[in-house]
Amino acid sequence: MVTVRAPATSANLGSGFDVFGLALARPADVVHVEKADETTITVEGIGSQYVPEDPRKNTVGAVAEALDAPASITIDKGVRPSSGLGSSAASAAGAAVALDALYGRETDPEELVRIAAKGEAVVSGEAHADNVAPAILGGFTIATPEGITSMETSLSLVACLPDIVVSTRDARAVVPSELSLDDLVGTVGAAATLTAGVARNDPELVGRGMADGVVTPTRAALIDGYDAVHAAATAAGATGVTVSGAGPAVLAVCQDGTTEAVASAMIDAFAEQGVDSHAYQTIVGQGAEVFV
Ligand SMILES: Nc1ncnc2c1ncn2[C@@H]1O[C@H](COP(=O)(O)OP(=O)(O)O)[C@@H](O)[C@H]1O
Ligand SMILES: N[C@@H](CCOP(=O)(O)O)C(=O)O
Repeated sequence: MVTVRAPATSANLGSGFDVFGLALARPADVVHVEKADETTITVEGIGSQYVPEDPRKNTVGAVAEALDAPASITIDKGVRPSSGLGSSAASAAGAAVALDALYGRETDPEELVRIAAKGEAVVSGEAHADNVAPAILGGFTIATPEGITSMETSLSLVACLPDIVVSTRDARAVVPSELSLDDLVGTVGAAATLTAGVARNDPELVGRGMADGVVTPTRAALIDGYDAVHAAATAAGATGVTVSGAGPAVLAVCQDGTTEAVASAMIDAFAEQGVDSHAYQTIVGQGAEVFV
């Protein structure tokens, strides 16, 4: 048996829609695999009742098929489904790394990212790699059709998950299909600023580079209390706040030493809107790790 821990991830970071991703040190899924004649899937843990065990409907089924690596797979969900924290991607990435190790394939990690992205197509209709890339490679990743760039970085983060559900498929339907030249210039400037901030471990620059007036406002409208949570996190010391992935989680990049205050400000702001939430105080983490 091979067991892999695969982290939650936060995609987009505002200005990097479908491109940027960050691995979170916690929460994580744990994926166990054993060789079998055909693939079967068992799902346990947080929100497991919402995750199909049919291999044609679960992200890990597509990964096992793409790798031609049939297995008995057990997923222990630590990342709540439909969270905006790359729940489906954590399982897909964990399965890709675990099955590769089980069958002794030693596949290039970038190829494993492409294989795990096929799992994402099962749930969102598109093989976007912005969650599976950091879930496999760790750190900050830039996923483009030409390839994946990954960088280590050190940032303090809060990911606040409200007790509401937003499916990635639904949240993709509200994204505008066109943007103006002014918006393009603004997005390029912000994305470049964010990348410089990541390289320098600079939360101020990263926060400034998370600004986005194109995709984020359309997703924020799906999250009850988003504006109040954004304002409260900023007042408590966050340098940048945005929708995590497709939502409903909200990601805050923080000055070191402020995550406790930011987490409690975000929880209180959601509560004032009548929404329960859980806040993960975390840092940028590693990619999927084999630990048994
Ligand atoms: N292994 C899996 N883990 C989590 N969700 C999965 C998995 N396989 C399929 N799904 C389905 O994917 C959807 C959640 O994925 P998605 O909407 O992208 O949310 P998230 O932002 O948490 O990844 C749910 O409908 C869930 O049933
Ligand atoms: N780029 C995708 C990312 C979805 O992330 P998830 O964590 O919500 O699955 C998008 O924004 O649709």
